[in-house]
Amino acid sequence: MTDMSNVMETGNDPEESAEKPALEFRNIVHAYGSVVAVKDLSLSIAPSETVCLLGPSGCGKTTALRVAAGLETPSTGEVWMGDRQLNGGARDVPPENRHIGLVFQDYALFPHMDVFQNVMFGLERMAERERRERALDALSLVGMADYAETYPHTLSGGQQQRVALARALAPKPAVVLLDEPFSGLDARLRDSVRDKTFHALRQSGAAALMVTHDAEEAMYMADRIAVMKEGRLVQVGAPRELYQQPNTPFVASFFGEVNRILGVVQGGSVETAVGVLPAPGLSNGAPVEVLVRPEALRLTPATVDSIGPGYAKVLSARLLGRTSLVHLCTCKTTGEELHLHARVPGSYLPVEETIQAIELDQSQAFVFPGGAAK
Ligand SMILES: Nc1ncnc2c1ncn2[C@@H]1O[C@H](COP(=O)(O)OP(=O)(O)OP(=O)(O)O)[C@@H](O)[C@H]1O
Repeated sequence: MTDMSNVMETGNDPEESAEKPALEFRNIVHAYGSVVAVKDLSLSIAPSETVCLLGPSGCGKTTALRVAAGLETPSTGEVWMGDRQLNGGARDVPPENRHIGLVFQDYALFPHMDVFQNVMFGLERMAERERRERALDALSLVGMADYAETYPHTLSGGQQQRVALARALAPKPAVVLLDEPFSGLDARLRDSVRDKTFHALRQSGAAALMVTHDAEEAMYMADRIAVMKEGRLVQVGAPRELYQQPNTPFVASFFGEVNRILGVVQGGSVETAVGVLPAPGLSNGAPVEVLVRPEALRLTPATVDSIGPGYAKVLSARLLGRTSLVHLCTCKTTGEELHLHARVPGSYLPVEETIQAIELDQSQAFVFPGGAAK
């Protein structure tokens, strides 16, 4: 388990600006009976910022969101919105008074109300004219104004999701919470709804906290990503930072498939079948695991006719569209066979059984201490 002291919030850190965070978790712990779902969560979301909580199923993402919404009372810790403490001691603010917009994966639209009435629903405390204007503005923001008189059951999943987003944004909340909002949509629809949601959130100026288990989705939507594992934050940062500088094998492998090569440090570096990598700060003889993204392996036809470090035989190559996936067999430094995946531009589809020279892009390879060295 990662020590929380290693977890630093970086990139667009709200602490650095004068503005108060739009939403802040302070040392939140939440247990369901003996299951501790969230363990000492501290996280700030700046005004207008989108943060994605990313992690595998059961790591506590939804629980964190429900705590922010006021649907769960944390065992300990505090939730703040700006200067306003939402829970802790006698100060619990009920969900309906938090001024937070909610979008859940099942959209939860009222079936007996048309789209316009659904969006008007959260605006009761206003004059009728203002309510209508707000609802129409919110529907326009998500591109659904033409469907105002339509009933939810006649809409596609993507359209329903956009109405749910309009309903959440109509009261102009400072914070919107989204729980796997695209999970019920098929891949093509998901891309377009995701894009509309991205732009609608930007335009609304609301801060957003979105839960997802899909790393690419998190990178698409988020200014910062907070990676969770077993109830704890393991790394928080801008998408590029997490992708390029993962702090653990867990984070590195969560952002896509990786080739795993075990090795031993010698003289500040580790020699692998695909090249030599620096291993700063690790002592001689230390076992390491090297994680290499398939995109890090560049291939060119080799002039040699046998495999060995730096060379591999093509077992199979499949065109996947923009890229090709190449299954390779090479030798470890010990002489044992090693199976690797390379992802190369789709224009390059090497012939099976040919030998390829491997060039390693070191920026996509990561050395971590540990792993049983062979
Ligand atoms: N109402 C509940 N009662 C008891 N245990 C619960 C309850 N809700 C969640 N849990 C447990 O708490 C842990 C965290 O669950 P949570 O739903 O927050 O995770 P998650 O990361 O959102 O998962 P998923 O992506 O599958 O929704 C899990 O072990 C889960 O089984």
